[in-house]
Amino acid sequence: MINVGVLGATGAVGQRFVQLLADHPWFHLQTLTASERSAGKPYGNVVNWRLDAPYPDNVSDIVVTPTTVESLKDCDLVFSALPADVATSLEKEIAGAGIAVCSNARSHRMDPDVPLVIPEVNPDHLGLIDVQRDRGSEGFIVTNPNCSTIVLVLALAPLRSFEFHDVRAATMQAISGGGFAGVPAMDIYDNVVPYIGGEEEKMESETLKIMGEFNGSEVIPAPFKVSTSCHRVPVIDGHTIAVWVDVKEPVAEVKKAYANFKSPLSNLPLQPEKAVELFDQSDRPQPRLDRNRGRGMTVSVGRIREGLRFVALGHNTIRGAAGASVLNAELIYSRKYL
Ligand SMILES: NC(=O)C1=CN([C@@H]2O[C@H](COP(=O)(O)OP(=O)(O)OC[C@H]3O[C@@H](n4cnc5c(N)ncnc54)[C@H](OP(=O)(O)O)[C@@H]3O)[C@@H](O)[C@H]2O)C=CC1
Ligand SMILES: N[C@@H](CC(=O)OP(=O)(O)O)C(=O)O
Repeated sequence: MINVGVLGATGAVGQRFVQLLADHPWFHLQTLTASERSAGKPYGNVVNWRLDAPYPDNVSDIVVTPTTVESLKDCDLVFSALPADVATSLEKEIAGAGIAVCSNARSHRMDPDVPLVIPEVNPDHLGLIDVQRDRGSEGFIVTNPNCSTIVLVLALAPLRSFEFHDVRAATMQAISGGGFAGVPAMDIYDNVVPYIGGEEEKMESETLKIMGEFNGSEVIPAPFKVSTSCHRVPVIDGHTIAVWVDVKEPVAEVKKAYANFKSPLSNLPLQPEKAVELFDQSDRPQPRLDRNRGRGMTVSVGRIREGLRFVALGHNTIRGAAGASVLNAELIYSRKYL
């Protein structure tokens, strides 16, 4: 078993990590960290469990530690669900101390030597771990993309064999994306907020890095354009995205590409049976009905129409956050980087 810790274990994403790791076949969850506010107390006493999944009792007695390198000395690998301003220097320090970091925070996603990985799309980008290790420390940082980016890229992955140059996307993002304290009820109830700070820029740049080519030392960004508009809607979990792509092939060919899309992964505990599931019903996918497919790891695609136009949906705190990081760690372990 690999000894693991969760940084920011009491937050919206941190709780998802705890849910996914409490009973993991490869990873032993032994350290939970949070802010000084929570440190020193048993997790069961400080966590306000707010997930639609049962609370895992076996973690209650773990005493929450402050988020310092010293408190992680028994971990081989940590999952970071820290606020980005805290993650920026701390994740580097932790990797420098020889510990593997799978981060969900945005801080290092676009660093040239940090892999930004979706296991079904660009597993080869993990080669950047060797580039980081060439600097001397066994530790490294691997990141997963922004939650909306993950849904968009998985929905584009089956189209890779077609030519396209122009991707446009409009998101309808769940309020859990803003964290537990993130979006006031007065802002979101009976409302749509047509702005999520930094989200459009992240979707537009991260997509090109993930779908870019790794040449052994760096990633050359993909040669198409992405233009997005991001909106917060009154949904608890699940980001929905309307997508337009200038694919010229007929709809029937495109549907075939979705139906035949195969994940390159095998035997990873969290990998879903289908990374991308295609719907034929005219009113799907929908967040309440479809976000938990594949234990929250499947991206659903439907309403494929000429143009090419379609709708994609994924669970933002599972496939878009904690689940993405855990799947990355499973891939890292299976490829013997740990
Ligand atoms: N929610 C989502 O869908 C997604 C979130 N992310 C990213 O994941 C990260 C976490 O987001 P989220 O879970 O929503 O945030 P929350 O605000 O819900 O949780 C933040 C966590 O970090 C801890 N924390 C806060 N300040 C400090 C500090 N100074 N030192 C150490 N720990 C601290 C908190 O502990 P305490 O309880 O003690 O305050 C809590 O455990 C962010 O970087 C976010 O951008 C990424 C993709 C999707
Ligand atoms: N911005 C996302 C969540 C998030 O924190 O994204 P990032 O990890 O890219 O900062 C949302 O609001 O739904």
